[in-house]
Amino acid sequence: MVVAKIAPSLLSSDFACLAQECERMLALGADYLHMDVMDGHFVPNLTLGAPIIKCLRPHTKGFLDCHLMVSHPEQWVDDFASAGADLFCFHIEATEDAAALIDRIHAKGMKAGMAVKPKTPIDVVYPFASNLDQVLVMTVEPGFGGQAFMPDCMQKVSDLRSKFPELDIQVDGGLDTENIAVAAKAGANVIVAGSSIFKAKSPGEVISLFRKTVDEAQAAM
Ligand SMILES: O=C(CO)[C@@H](O)[C@H](O)COP(=O)(O)O
Ligand SMILES: [Fe+2]
Repeated sequence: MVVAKIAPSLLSSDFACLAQECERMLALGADYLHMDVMDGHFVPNLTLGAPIIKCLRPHTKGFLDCHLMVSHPEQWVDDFASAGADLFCFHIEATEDAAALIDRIHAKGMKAGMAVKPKTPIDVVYPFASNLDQVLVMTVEPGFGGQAFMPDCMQKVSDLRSKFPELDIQVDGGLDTENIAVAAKAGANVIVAGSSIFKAKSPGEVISLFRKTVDEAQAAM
């Protein structure tokens, strides 16, 4: 059985006060701080890179869950490691040698995650799963916050969960208080959410509801 980990996506935060936004989320019960790294090439949007992670690191002890939506992720392993990233999650679609990349991430002292876009079949991760700390099943096309959750991706989550009961399975994109139950029942335990947390009247209650829903679904499995 795996436990719930709730990861607010700082993409929906006020970047002008990123450190305070991170601390606010941790105080409200967040487990991870999800940092969306976009290069304007792998995805049609541009956000932040290792220099921002490096500036942020002294201001928070939070777990920096870095989701790299970039071409050639190999290029950034050293920079993210020295910046203080805790987890380096790359897209399988962006690399030619995932096994070597996972080894390099681990050798640099970070946890390794592999992300799959909605149209990528989940079996591509199976050969690597035992060497991964987390698999991210995207539930929107990567690139922007605020998109609608794609329920079709849930079959991939349940297939992955039935093969790997102890794996941290992350879902990312459009998660909210309406669809969390579907994601939890499919077997997701690491929940990324930007809009639904940051736009909520009571973000702490949303975080608590996500955790309760995931932990109850896990207990029932
Ligand atoms: O990776 C991405 C988008 O590509 C996400 O992490 C989003 O930032 C999540 O935001 P919401 O869909 O929850 O608003
Ligand atoms: Fe993300």
